Amino acid sequence: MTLLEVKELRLAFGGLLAIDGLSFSVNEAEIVSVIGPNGAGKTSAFNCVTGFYRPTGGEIAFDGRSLLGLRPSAVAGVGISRTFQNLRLFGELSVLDNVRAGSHLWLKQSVFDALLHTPRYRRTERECTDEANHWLDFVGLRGDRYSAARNLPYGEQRRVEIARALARKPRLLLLDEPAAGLNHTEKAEMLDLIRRIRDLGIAIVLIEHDMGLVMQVSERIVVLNFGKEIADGRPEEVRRDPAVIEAYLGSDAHA
Ligand SMILES: Nc1ncnc2c1ncn2[C@@H]1O[C@H](COP(=O)(O)OP(=O)(O)OP(=O)(O)O)[C@@H](O)[C@H]1O
Repeated sequence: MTLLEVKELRLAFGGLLAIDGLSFSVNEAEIVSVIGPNGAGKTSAFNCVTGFYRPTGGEIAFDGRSLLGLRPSAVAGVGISRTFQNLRLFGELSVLDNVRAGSHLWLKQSVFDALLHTPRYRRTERECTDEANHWLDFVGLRGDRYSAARNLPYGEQRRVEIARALARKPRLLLLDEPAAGLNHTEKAEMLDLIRRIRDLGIAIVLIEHDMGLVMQVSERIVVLNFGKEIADGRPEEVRRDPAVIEAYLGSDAHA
């Protein structure tokens, strides 16, 4: 079943067309990668889907419902979580509290409960901590979960960000360059983690420059160049597509 449907998406920054007619869909529990040279419009597309940017034209629907005009928090509420190219953890907060912040999205608490520390407040706070610990185990965090997030090595912080996104209980997860800055072993672990997330029934859209990872993990790949979609297909099709080779390597590649 189609979960996310992007149709004829357009986004202009003044005279610059950052996205010029992008259409793609993502099925439930599918891994789709969006690739393209620097500045092709990949992150802008994520920002449109998640309500950070308002598209100039086109349609974005999730589970049959339009997302246009929704604020980022409302988009998260319908079941779409994301991570950011530049990590956005709360550096001073503990690792555990960063992930607990993700669970608060679905907690049913009132200000009244929080102020008076009602039994319901204590129960839901406990659930929230259990959930956070569960997701930190799931992503394979090795570091101390009670220390400030900024003290963790970079690769571990990436895992925390993914744990926080998962704690929101998404049906679709958008990962913006999750392997950037990771070493060889960490990249292999990231590949395994992405597959395990999909095995939970969560669809994934991945922006990634590491072609080895993209080719191994993706069921489908959408290729952007200067805001235009130049290919959409299975990894083995996209790899051989002359327009894709040209976009990445320039016309010299044919020589
Ligand atoms: N807030 C903004 N204001 C103006 N121009 C922007 C803004 N965000 C992105 N752009 C421009 O839109 C184009 C697409 O940028 P975008 O960041 O989406 O590309 P990308 O494919 O994600 O690149 P990268 O792989 O380098 O992250 C670029 O020309 C960029 O300079």
